[in-house]
Amino acid sequence: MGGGKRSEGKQSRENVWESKRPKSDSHPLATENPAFDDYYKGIFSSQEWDAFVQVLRTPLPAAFRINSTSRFCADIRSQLENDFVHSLQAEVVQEDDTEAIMPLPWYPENLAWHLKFSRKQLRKNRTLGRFHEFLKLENEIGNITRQEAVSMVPPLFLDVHSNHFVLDMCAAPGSKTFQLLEILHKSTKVGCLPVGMVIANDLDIQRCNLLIHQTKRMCTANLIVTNHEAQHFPGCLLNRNHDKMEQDQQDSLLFDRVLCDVPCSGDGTLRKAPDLWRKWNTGTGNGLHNLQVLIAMRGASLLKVGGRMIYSTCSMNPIENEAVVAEVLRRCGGSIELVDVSSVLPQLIRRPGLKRWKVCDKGKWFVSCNDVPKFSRNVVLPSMFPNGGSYKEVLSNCNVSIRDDIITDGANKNSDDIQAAEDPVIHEFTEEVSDFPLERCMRLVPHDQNTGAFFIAVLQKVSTLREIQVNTRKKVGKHVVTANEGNEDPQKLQLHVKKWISRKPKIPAM
Ligand SMILES: C[S@@+](CC[C@H](N)C(=O)[O-])C[C@H]1O[C@@H](n2cnc3c(N)ncnc32)[C@H](O)[C@@H]1O
Repeated sequence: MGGGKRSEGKQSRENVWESKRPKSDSHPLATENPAFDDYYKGIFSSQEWDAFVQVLRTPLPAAFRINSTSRFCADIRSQLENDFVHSLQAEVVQEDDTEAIMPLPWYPENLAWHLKFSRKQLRKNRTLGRFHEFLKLENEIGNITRQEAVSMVPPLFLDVHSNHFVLDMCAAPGSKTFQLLEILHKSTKVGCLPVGMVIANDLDIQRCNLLIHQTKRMCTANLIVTNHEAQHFPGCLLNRNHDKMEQDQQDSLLFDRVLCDVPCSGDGTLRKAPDLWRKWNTGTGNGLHNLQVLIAMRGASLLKVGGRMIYSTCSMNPIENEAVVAEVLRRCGGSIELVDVSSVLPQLIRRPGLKRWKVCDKGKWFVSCNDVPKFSRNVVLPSMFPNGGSYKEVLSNCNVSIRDDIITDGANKNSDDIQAAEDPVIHEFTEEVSDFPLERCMRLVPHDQNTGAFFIAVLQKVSTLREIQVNTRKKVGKHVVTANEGNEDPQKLQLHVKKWISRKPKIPAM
């Protein structure tokens, strides 16, 4: 397991150690954005604001994990603890008394390490050259994996056992898949293969290649890589002779563990991708919210009762985080619960999830979906608000007349619109607070432990899903198939699968 000979690493075509960086250093990237400040000043207090943005403007310290299944694991850890800890400290002129390299206190068995230096400093500083070469080589042959510290957290909360079937829905480039495989193999007796497996899926075929390249560094037979839209991840029958069997004798594949590390705006990675400062706007997070809900819902429907699912993003935006989790809880009607993991990994500094937030679209803030004019409703969805609901429902539940047709951006105004827009605001909407225990979600923020930012929610399925009405349409060849994503009635699920199979025989096998 975990790489071959330690000295035979060749430079690969896709060296994940090298980051995409700007071609020239002559134009330093802007590290401010008024829209970002306006947005996050509502989330971080004024007392901590300066600390927050100051940390965001400093490069992210490099971090890496030792592959726990590598036969060189103990050697490498000992080399770090007994050699590099001292030599790096002595070699590098210290501006302050922080340690040059240290284990992440919350990661089990001193297997994850954090450097005082960024990857750029490592590359540029000659005195760090030997260490940089060591990291590159060990990474190349699978004995270590370079990975942002906070990105290592979600698999630690998934509680994977060696016999588990795990679905990693948005898996590329594969750092968490690698971690999941490690956990799967680690809990197996020496000389035995685990009974469980990981299905690692990603929509992007090129990123799937990267995922394969990454995971090939670990010699495992317990991985399947698939290339689907996660929100339409196909149901799968377990019995090969399904045509001959009665439908009620067929089992569909459900997973013990699901990881939904969804596509997100990624503003938690600002320190390592500073070009995000320039691009940041509220539209990105708002535009991803619905996809994130659909992916998490598909994950929930593919999860076994009693199984655990992690929903995570590298974004700080509540629309991509708490709002998605709240919507999943709402749609699942009690079948999915948020797990309280406050006593797990106590050394990991985390903040509780938010219970209240506002929604912003093009500089305009909304505290409730009652507040949203009609022309913004295709962008600002009810599920983005702490109380969710739907426009129709909300309108019929409250005795207010909402002037949907007020147009404030200057387009298509008629005289009534202009009159309406000039009238004083007739309704003040109060800020909503979610009823769900969203404080059980975890927010990891950059200025708490000098990292990037991450959001993690641990969910458990307590009963089959019943109250979901998420109809999605998928194009298969010339046909549009409507699949009720939440419908877990095995017979109906199998019917859908059969329809799919009969309509398009070349659906990729899982
Ligand atoms: C945050 S990254 C995942 C990082 C990965 N879990 C890791 O730890 O290395 C999100 C991934 O989602 C993929 N993606 C985007 N839309 C998707 C979709 N609809 N279905 C599946 N994957 C999707 C992207 O290609 C990207 O690789």
